[in-house]
This record gives sequence, structure tokens and C-alpha cells, in this order.
Amino acid sequence: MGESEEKKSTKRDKIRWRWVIGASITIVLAIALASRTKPEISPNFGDTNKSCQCSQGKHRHKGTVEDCCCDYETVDHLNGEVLHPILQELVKTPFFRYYKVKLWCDCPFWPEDHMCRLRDCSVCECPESEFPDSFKPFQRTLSSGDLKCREGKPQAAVDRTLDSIAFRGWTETDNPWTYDDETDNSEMTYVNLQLNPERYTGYNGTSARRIWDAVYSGNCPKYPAEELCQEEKILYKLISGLHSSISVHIASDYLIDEATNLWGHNLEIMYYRVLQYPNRVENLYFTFLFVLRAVTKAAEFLEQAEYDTGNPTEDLKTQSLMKQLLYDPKLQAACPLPFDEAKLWKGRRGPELKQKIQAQFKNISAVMDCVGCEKCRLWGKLQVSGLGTALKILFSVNDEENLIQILQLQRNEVIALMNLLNRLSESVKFVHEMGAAAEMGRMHYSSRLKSLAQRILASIVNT
Ligand SMILES: Cc1cc2nc3c(=O)[nH]c(=O)nc-3n(C[C@H](O)[C@H](O)[C@H](O)COP(=O)(O)OP(=O)(O)OC[C@H]3O[C@@H](n4cnc5c(N)ncnc54)[C@H](O)[C@@H]3O)c2cc1C
Repeated sequence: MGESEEKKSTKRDKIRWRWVIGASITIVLAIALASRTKPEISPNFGDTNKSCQCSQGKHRHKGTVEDCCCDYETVDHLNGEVLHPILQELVKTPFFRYYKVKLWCDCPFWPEDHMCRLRDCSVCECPESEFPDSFKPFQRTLSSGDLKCREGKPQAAVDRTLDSIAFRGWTETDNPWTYDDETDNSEMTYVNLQLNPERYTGYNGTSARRIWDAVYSGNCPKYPAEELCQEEKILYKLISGLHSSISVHIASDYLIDEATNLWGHNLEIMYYRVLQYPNRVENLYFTFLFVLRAVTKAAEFLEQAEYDTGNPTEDLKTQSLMKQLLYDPKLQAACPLPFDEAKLWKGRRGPELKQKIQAQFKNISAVMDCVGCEKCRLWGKLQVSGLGTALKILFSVNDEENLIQILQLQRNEVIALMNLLNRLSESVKFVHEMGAAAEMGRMHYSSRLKSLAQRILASIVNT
């Protein structure tokens, strides 16, 4: 080989090695990234609503749920045996399935938001004849055909079909924890929650991110910041727990294939948004127990409340389900005090701190008017109102003995509270039953990716 041939060959070798090293670095980076972040919408590594025996394993959380008085295993057991089955029935009753809400996007914080333009959609009126007379004063409707009203996403629209129903026996009362938009009834609409399940809607990007950022950064500073006191930490955990629950619902009812309208589980989303962060799972359990404590604290009130919708059979069933839930012997024996609210607001700063946190939570409830997807706004408003109701029960009434005389709840607050508890119960169940499958699927996915990368690397080296 001549000198110039040798030089050329060395140059070729150098180029080849640079290429091999470059490719290897890219592959290693790709593996690292793939095992940390989630591809946006990717193949479902779980299943599509099939139950799988191997997925019935326990998740890795053990011991007592932080700041609560119950352990994970007990929560899973009670939820599966008692709470989930009763709640599923309860939320289907006429009393609990209709929610009165102002769905207009009256964002008080960023009026220029282009994603939040649903007020414009109020021009798409539905024919009045579609609704029962008793609802007419409250109707404000959108045409079901106009996709512009939902940012082009049919799955983000609220179904406003209603049954005939009457409400009696409830007074309007204020909640110091929430921003009250009950004032103008002409802007309110009734929604059948059963027709509008909380599920994937396609709402994401800067609009959704801005809401979550506003909720966390403006209202409850990022935890774990050491200087946060117990009460602030609890506000953060409630919001984070609710956020986890929303993500779990997106994952459990996901639009897998838009073309064929195939819905199913997306365990990858559950893993990457919730399970890979142990504190998000913890916060979900915490929020569930917090709301459960509020419900059991208000047991006497909830037992005596009027669940009158003009359908005696259904109303008796509602009353009976409510009693079963409130006084279940297994619940009372295994988890008599899910959360101990008496420990909070102690010390000199107590009252001042309470006012501050109350104002923060009120702000969070106002931010819900900025959610740029109608169905997400419905569930965001309902669940934040449910949390506000729990806060009102736990922290606005100290005298538990005389709670029934002091506590006043609106019908809508009770509906929000019980539907929130049901949503949290569904999330806890899904995490418990599908968590192991999601983790295994993720490991399987990563190892498949790794072996693919190894094969590519080997073939590069061989060449
Ligand atoms: C009130 C509300 C209701 C919504 N309802 C729906 C719905 O019904 N259906 C639907 O498809 N979409 C809904 N969305 C949108 C959805 O929540 C996500 O914002 C969207 O799917 C994009 O998700 P993401 O992966 O970008 O992260 P996001 O869920 O938007 O999270 C944003 C950031 O918050 C932090 N974060 C995430 N989870 C937690 C947690 N549990 N605790 C603490 N921090 C956390 C992370 O830093 C993350 O990057 C809703 C949004 C809002 C604000």
C-alpha cells in the first residue's frame, strides 16, 4: 500500500470510528431519555380495558399514608370492598348525577388567552324545546355540532342532555373556601355527570400548563420547600393529589385510536405522569383520606339531608346508600379517623394562617374558570368545589358534637363532595390494580428498547 493509500485508509478508519462513537452516544442518550421521559402519544403498553390477573399485584407503597391515620393496604382493601362499590352506585342516583355549574369561561386572570375562548361559543344556542321546563331558567347551551366551541375536539365537549328532575329542601349558603359563582342563576346550567365522564379530552399544551403553574406557583408554593408549615404542605398535597387523580383518569380512559374511536387504558401515561413519582401517589391517597374524613365527619348532616328528586324509589336508594357508606362497620373498625384535622391551625399564627390559606384556595377555585376545555373545566370546578366543601367541613366547624346544628351545605356542595370522593376512589383503585402492570410494562418497554439499541450497536461494530 502506498503512503497516500495508507493515509486515505487511516482517514476512512477515523471517520468510521467517529461515526460509530457518534451513533453510540446517540443511542445511549436515546435509551436514557426513553427510560426517563414519556413519548407524547405512543403505543399502549398496557391493554385496552382487559383485566389481567398478573396485574393484580400490590403497588410499592407501604405503611401509613403520611399525615393520615390509615395505611395503604387498609385503604386499598376498604376502597375495594366498601367504598368503591357504594360510591359507584351512589353517583348514578338522580340526586348525585346532576351538577349545577357555570361553564362559561370567565377567566379573571388572563382575558387575552386565545385557548380560553368558550364564552364566544355561547352564540351556538341549542333549541329550547330540548330541555325540561324546570331547567329553562338556568339553560345556557352550546350547539353540539359546532366543533369551534371545543377547540376542534369533540371529546372535550360536555353533553347537556338531561332527565326531568326537581330539587327541594336545600338552602343556598356560602363557602369561605371557594370563589362563589352561584350568584347569577341565569348563567348556570345543569349537567348530567354520567354523560360526561372525566377522561382524556386532548386538552394540553401551554393553556393547560398555565393553569397548573398558576395553581401551584401562585397559590401553593412548590413543596417540598423546607419552610412550608404543615397547613401549607396540606394544601399542596390536596392539589397534587387531585392532579394525580385527573392524570389517572386520563390514563384509564384514553382515546387510543381517533380514527376508529377506540378508547382504553394508557398505562404508559399513568406511569410517566404519576407512578414514577412516589409522592404523587402518596398525595392521591392523602387526598382520598382527607375527603373521606370530611364525609365521615359530616355523617349526621349527610344522613339527614333531603335527597328528594321527585322519584321516591331512587331517593330512598340514595338515602340507603349514603347510610351504608357513612356507617360501614368495616370502615369504622379499620380506619375510624382517616385524617386528624384537630392537629392543624394551632399556635399563635393559626387564625392568620387559616385566612391566608383560605384566600389561596379561593384563588385556585377562581383559576378553574380559565381552564380552556369545557369538560375539563366542569370536572375541575366540581372537584375543586368538592375539596372546598371538605375544607369547610373540616376547618369551619370545630364543635363536632354540635356539627349538625352549625354545618350548612348547599346541595351542589354535597354533590361535588361525593362525586369527588368517587373520582378519588376510582383513581386509588386503578393505581392499586394496574400499578404493577404499568411498572412492568414500562420495564418491558425499556428492556425492548435496550436490546434493540444493543443490536444496532453490535451491527455497527461488526461493520
Ligand atoms: C383543572 C384541569 C382539569 C383537566 N382535566 C382534564 C381532563 O379531564 N382530561 C384531559 O385529557 N386533560 C385534562 N386536563 C389537562 C391535563 O391535566 C394535563 O395538563 C395535560 O394532559 C398535559 O399533561 P402534561 O403531561 O403536560 O403534564 P400536566 O399534567 O399538565 O402537569 C404539568 C406539570 O405539573 C407537575 N405535576 C404533574 N402532576 C403532578 C402531581 N400529581 N403533583 C404535583 N405536580 C405535578 C409536573 O411538573 C408537570 O410537568 C386538565 C387540566 C386542568 C388544569
